[in-house]
Amino acid sequence: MSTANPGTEPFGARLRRAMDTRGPLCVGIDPHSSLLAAWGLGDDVAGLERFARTVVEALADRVAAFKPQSAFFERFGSRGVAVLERAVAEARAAGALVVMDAKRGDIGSTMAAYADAFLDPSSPLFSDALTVSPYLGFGSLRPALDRARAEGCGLFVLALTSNPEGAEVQHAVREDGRSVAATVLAHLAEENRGERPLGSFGAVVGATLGAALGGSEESAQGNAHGEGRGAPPVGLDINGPLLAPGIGAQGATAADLPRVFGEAAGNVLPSISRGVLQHGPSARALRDAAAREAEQLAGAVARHPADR
Ligand SMILES: O=c1ccn([C@@H]2O[C@H](COP(=O)(O)O)[C@@H](O)[C@H]2O)c(=O)[nH]1
Repeated sequence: MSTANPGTEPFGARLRRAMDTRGPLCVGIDPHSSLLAAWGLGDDVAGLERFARTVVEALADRVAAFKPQSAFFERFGSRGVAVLERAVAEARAAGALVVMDAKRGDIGSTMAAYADAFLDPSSPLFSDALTVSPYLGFGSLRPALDRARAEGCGLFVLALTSNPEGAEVQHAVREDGRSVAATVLAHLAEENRGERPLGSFGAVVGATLGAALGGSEESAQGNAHGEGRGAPPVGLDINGPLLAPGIGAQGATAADLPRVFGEAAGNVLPSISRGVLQHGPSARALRDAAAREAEQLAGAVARHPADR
């Protein structure tokens, strides 16, 4: 049962509709200095603004979500954050959901301040969802979970990240025999219990993980990148969205998704940054690239008719 403010549709329901009507693609807004240069822009605030605005204007009417990477805006200080604020507002006004990738995580009282920053509708950085880190303990996220629920927002909690270094923490096995990542996922399943059509509390699970999740024979070998070797099986049936970075520049492809996500593939929100952004600055080329990715993803993460 949702406790969102009356009139505020939960994030999970809004995301489900966006993925069903627009397709599941999330495009990351990551203004790397190398991309600014490739687009013929300066590595400065004006270049940042032009980059972000071009991406939003080209794609806001067709992608399910944007995932701005806060770090690339923060590196320009307050003026960069002001560009981020405008990009978020413009994207939301144009009909796209915004998942702020800021990966916040701290003690509970500080998490409440992060919730004020990103999940309070009166904040200039208000976003539909926020990425958070559970590695100060899942319970430390409680203020953000409560605020998100109250405001119809979502969280994406780091569970199995796309980078190979994540395994030493996330695959660590607890005294009860469960991995750290499996514990995070179990908490999320609890938060999403009973929510329809989809809970609002998602996990970040890298598309690069290959066979790491299934506990199949393949997991003894790890994936093509050597990741996931010997990882314990992990349940992705959290009744919530699975934000999947790693396609494109990090080596994963749409074809990896069914193998990584199995029966949970219908809840996957694949996020691609450089793989789309490298086609700019032409709006048409950005749209064409997003359309190509979306077509491949649609087949890879098609929902089973019984889940609709
Ligand atoms: O496990 C994670 C969590 C977040 N990310 C972020 O996603 C994008 C990936 O960019 P690409 O250019 O598509 O590789 C970037 O913002 C990361 O910080 C991730 O890659 N893996």
